[in-house]
Amino acid sequence: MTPAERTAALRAIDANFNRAVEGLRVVEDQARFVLNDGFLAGSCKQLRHDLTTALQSVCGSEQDRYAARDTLADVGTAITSPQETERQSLAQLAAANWQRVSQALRVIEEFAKLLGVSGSPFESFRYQTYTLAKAFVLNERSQQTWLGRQLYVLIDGESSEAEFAKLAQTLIEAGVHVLQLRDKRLDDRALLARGIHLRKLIDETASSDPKPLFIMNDRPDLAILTRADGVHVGQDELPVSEVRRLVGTTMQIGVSTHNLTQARAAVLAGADYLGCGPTFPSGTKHFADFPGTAFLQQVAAELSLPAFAIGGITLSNLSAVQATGFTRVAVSGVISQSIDPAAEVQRLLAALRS
Ligand SMILES: Cc1ncc(COP(=O)(O)OP(=O)(O)O)c(N)n1
Ligand SMILES: Cc1ncsc1CCOP(=O)(O)O
Ligand SMILES: [Mg+2]
Repeated sequence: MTPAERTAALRAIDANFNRAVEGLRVVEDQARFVLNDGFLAGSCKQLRHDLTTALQSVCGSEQDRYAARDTLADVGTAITSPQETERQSLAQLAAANWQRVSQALRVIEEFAKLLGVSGSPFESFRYQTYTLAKAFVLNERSQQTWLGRQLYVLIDGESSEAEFAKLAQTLIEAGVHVLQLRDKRLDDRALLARGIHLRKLIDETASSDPKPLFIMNDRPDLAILTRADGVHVGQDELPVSEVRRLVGTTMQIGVSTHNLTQARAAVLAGADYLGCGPTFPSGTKHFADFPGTAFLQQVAAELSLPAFAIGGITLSNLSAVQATGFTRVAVSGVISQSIDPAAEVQRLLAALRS
C-alpha cells in the first residue's frame, strides 16, 4: 500500500470514527435525558469508549488519523438527503442514529482490512449496535403500549367458565389495565376456552380507552390461539427470542426477573415489559428467596422499560413499593381473596394514581 492509499484509508476511518461516536452520543443522551435509562446510556457510553480504545490499537496513533483528515477538501460535506432533516419521533431519532453508527462501523471494518488489520473488533461492535438499536426502538413502542397501565391483575380459571367470566367481567368493569390468565391446573382445552372467552369479553364489553390488555401466562401457543395481546414467560420457560419467533412481532412479551442481571438481559433480549419480584411473601406462589424492595429500587433507578412489581402486594404495602420508584404493580391474591374484587381494584387504582 502506498503512503497516499494509507492516508486515504485513514481519512475514511477518521471520518467514520467521528460519525460513529457522534451517533453514539446522540443515542446515549436520548437514553440519559429522554428515557432516563442508566443501563442503555451506560451501554452506549461503554461502546463509545471501547470503540475509541480499539481504534487506537488498530489504526496507529491518533496523530496519524488527524494528519490524514482533510475536511476542507471533503466532497461529501455538502451532500444531504431529506431524511437527514426529518425526525418525527424519538424512535425514528434512535433508529436513524443507530443506523449511522452501524454504517460507520462497517466502513471502519472494511478500511481497516486495507490497512492489513485482520480480526478487528469492529464487527462485534456492529452486532452490539444492532442489539442496542432494537432495545431503543422497542422501548419507545412499549412506552406507548403500556402508557397509563399501572394495575395488572393475574387471575386463574376459577372453578367453571361461568365463574371465570363473572370475575373477569367484574375486573374489566372496575377498570383494571391488564389481565393475565395464569392457571397451572386446568387442562389445555379448558384453558383455551377461558382465553377465548376473556378475549371476547374484553373486545365486546370493555369501555375503557385503551381497553385492558389480555396476557397469557407461560404459553405462547395459547396466546396465539386465544388472540391474546401478549404472553408472559419466566426464567425457566422459553427465551424471548424463541417466543418472538412463535408469536410474531406485534405481540407483547413479558419476562419475570428476580435480579438486576436478569432484568438487563431481558431488556437486551427484546422484552416488552418486566415482572419484578417476588417483593413480599405471596399466598399465590411459594418462594424461598425475596429480592424484595431493594431489587425494585435498583430496577427503578436504572431501567426505563415498563416494569411491574409482583409478589404479595396489597393496599397496605403498596406505599413501600411506590417508595422504590415503581408505579406499576401486578397482583393476584389481593383480588381473588377479596369479598369485593371491584372495590379492591378501585382502591388500588386510586392509590396507584396518587
Ligand atoms: C407480571 C408477571 N410477573 C411475574 C410472573 C411470574 O412468572 P413466572 O416466574 O414464570 O412464574 P409463573 O407465574 O409461571 O408461576 C407472572 N406470571 N406475571
Ligand atoms: C406468579 C407470581 N410470581 C411472582 S409472585 C407471583 C404471585 C403473585 O400473586 P400475589 O399478588 O397473590 O402474591
Ligand atoms: Mg411462568
